[in-house]
Amino acid sequence: MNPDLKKERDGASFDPEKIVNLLYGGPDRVKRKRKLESLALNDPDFQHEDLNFMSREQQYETQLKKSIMVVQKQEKHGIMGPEDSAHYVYNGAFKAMAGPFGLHTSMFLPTLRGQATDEQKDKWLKMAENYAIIGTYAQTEMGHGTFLRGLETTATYDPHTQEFDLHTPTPTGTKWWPGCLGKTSNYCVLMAQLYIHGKSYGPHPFMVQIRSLEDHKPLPGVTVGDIGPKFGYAGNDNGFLRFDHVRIPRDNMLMKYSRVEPDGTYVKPPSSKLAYGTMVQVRSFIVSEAAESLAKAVTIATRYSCVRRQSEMKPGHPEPQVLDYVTQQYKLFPYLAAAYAFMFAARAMVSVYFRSMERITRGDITVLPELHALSSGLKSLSSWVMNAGIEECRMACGGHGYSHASGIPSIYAEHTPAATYEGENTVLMLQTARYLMKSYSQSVQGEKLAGSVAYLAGVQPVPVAGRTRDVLDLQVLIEAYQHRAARLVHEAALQLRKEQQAGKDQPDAWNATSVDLVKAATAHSQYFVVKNFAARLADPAVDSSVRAVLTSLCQLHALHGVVNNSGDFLEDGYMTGTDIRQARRHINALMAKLRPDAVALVDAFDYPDGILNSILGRYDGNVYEHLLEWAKASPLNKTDVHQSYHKYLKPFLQANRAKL
Ligand SMILES: CCCCCCCCCCCCCCCC(=O)SCCNC(=O)CCNC(=O)[C@H](O)C(C)(C)COP(=O)(O)OP(=O)(O)OC[C@H]1O[C@@H](n2cnc3c(N)ncnc32)[C@H](O)[C@@H]1OP(=O)(O)O
Ligand SMILES: Cc1cc2nc3c(=O)[nH]c(=O)nc-3n(C[C@H](O)[C@H](O)[C@H](O)COP(=O)(O)OP(=O)(O)OC[C@H]3O[C@@H](n4cnc5c(N)ncnc54)[C@H](O)[C@@H]3O)c2cc1C
Repeated sequence: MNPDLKKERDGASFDPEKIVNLLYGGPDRVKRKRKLESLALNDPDFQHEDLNFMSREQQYETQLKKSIMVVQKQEKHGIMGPEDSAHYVYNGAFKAMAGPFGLHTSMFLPTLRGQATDEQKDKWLKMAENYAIIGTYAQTEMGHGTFLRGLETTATYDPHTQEFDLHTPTPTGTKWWPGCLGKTSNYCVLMAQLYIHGKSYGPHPFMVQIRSLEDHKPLPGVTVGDIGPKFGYAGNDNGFLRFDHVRIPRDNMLMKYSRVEPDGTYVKPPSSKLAYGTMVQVRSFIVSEAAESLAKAVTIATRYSCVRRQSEMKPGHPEPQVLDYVTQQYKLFPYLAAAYAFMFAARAMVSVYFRSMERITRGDITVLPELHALSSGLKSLSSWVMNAGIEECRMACGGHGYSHASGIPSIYAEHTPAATYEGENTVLMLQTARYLMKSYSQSVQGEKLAGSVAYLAGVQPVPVAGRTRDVLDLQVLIEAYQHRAARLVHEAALQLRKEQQAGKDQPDAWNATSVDLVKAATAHSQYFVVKNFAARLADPAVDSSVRAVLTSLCQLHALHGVVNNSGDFLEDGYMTGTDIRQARRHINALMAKLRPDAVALVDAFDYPDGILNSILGRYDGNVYEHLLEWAKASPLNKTDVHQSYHKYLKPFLQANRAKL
């Protein structure tokens, strides 16, 4: 063990195990988590060369082989349910890297479960759950991802044959991006525009076979392939797909909510947005993905910052650990705090999701708008912060952060698209804003608001100027966030009205106000995260040493947000210049307070080395010797003299020498 890391751990003010239990739901669940992780990490069948040293084709093949073994072993070990899978599959076997069955489990199966009738489930779900067929979720097209009503693929009903005719009328109508489509899937849930008797009914989901179950060749009329290399996701065959008048039976439309009768009568769903249910589910889960990815990057950068010594702080003194530079703390600690904040927000989001789904399943769809607004806002906020945080962690590791040996580039490349997939973040924030504007106007009209928007009912009066307040007090901070969100929603609503009064129609007024609207929706989401973090600490079951350190983190998270967005808090005089100055001082003091606990706080995320997959973030801190060992394994080092030397460099050098 590196002595610096040992000292850090010895000096912590709390036992990290207590936080591990808090984060993962108690000792029994922690035990299960560790068992499943180590089962996957120590399985010789899952060992392979570092993916960073492989070509894309090799990565795909390796991940496919592993995916198949994972399925077989899950059955053998009785691993089931999302929590088990997160530990065994997502973190353990795949280290959160994309695999070619990812869309089958994350979207294809949930869509069948959520959108199919009982008869349709009987027909397909068992096959899909048992991997007799592999599917994906084919929605996005080359021309349209965001604007679903603009999708061009058509499903035209023919009452004579009781079939749908699937067709891609244009190049831009080509399905583009669906994961696992390029080479793996033989089925997909296809989102296509439903046409009956020449009338359009909007996007609907259809179950479509695209490849032969005999030889895996595309079925007649289907063109399908891989879209080529991407920023990350090398192990996933994101694909393209086109149809040339492919016919499928009527009952291949997933008809739990809307139906087409044999004669072509369309039966409306209780809400047309129920067809978008899988996206809402995945958005709710992406908050966990963001929290975890950020936590991993912060773990790596924090441990490394205690091992790394650089420069002279005091002349003649030993080089300090770089984490002793306050600027380094300022890079990392706010993201450490954010990772905790989003871990707790993710748990809250998942429970709101399941509670809401229970009601929706019972036919109560009134909860859908709030669920959509909350999941859209939290997915966007958490993935934005994650992306910025991972990049900050990379820079905080200096040059070595840029090497794949750090593990950070892979985390970044694999999780950056969370800001884009499952709904582009700005677009989703505008969806949250739409709900806020609606709620605000209901409240202005005297309706009582409930749930996450109840606070919009009235913007609190601005306190008398000069009032002193303790900005370290979490209640004061929560009120400040609440005030800021309510005010920004109120002002965006006023601005929207002003634009309309100035002669703009609603869409133009909306567009003109959209920067303010995104700001308001972001503030609303941040308020939720801060309030939820503080509420988690109020639980009397939380151990006092844990509460103390997490309270500091919560204060840091909230204060950092205040300082970073100080204009929002100052603009209407709610906070004063003195408050902001105080906040900055408190941040410095909190960082000093948290410094001795930093390593214990990242240890408490409980990522074993096998999952972190990082030389810099090793638990034992033995970074340098392993860095050299890792580099030696690079394919370019297989021989001392690379064959290209004989082909190119040798004749070039010889010719140059001969000229002299
Ligand atoms: C250990 C950790 C493990 C973690 C593990 C994580 C897994 C992590 C790996 C996943 C891997 C994924 C891989 C990527 C998979 C793809 O990316 S799949 C493709 C995803 N695509 C999208 O998300 C498309 C985004 N676009 C949309 O959702 C919609 O078109 C938009 C943007 C919401 C707009 O829709 P629209 O029909 O134009 O609606 P609009 O006119 O704006 O609104 C109409 C009404 O419907 C409402 N509405 C719109 N959508 C909804 C909805 N979904 N629900 C309810 N109401 C809605 C609006 O709020 C509005 O309400 P009102 O104000 O009228 O009351
Ligand atoms: C790794 C990865 C995996 C994916 N997997 C799948 C999959 O399995 N299945 C699938 O169907 N799709 C998948 N997608 C596609 C993904 O869902 C879309 O890319 C995403 O929904 C964004 O849509 P878009 O590409 O059309 O972006 P665009 O909408 O073209 O976004 C471009 C810009 O326009 C802005 N913009 C667009 N509309 C508005 C608006 N109304 N108001 C303000 N600004 C706007 C956006 O904010 C953005 O800045 C995947 C994408 C990636 C990167």
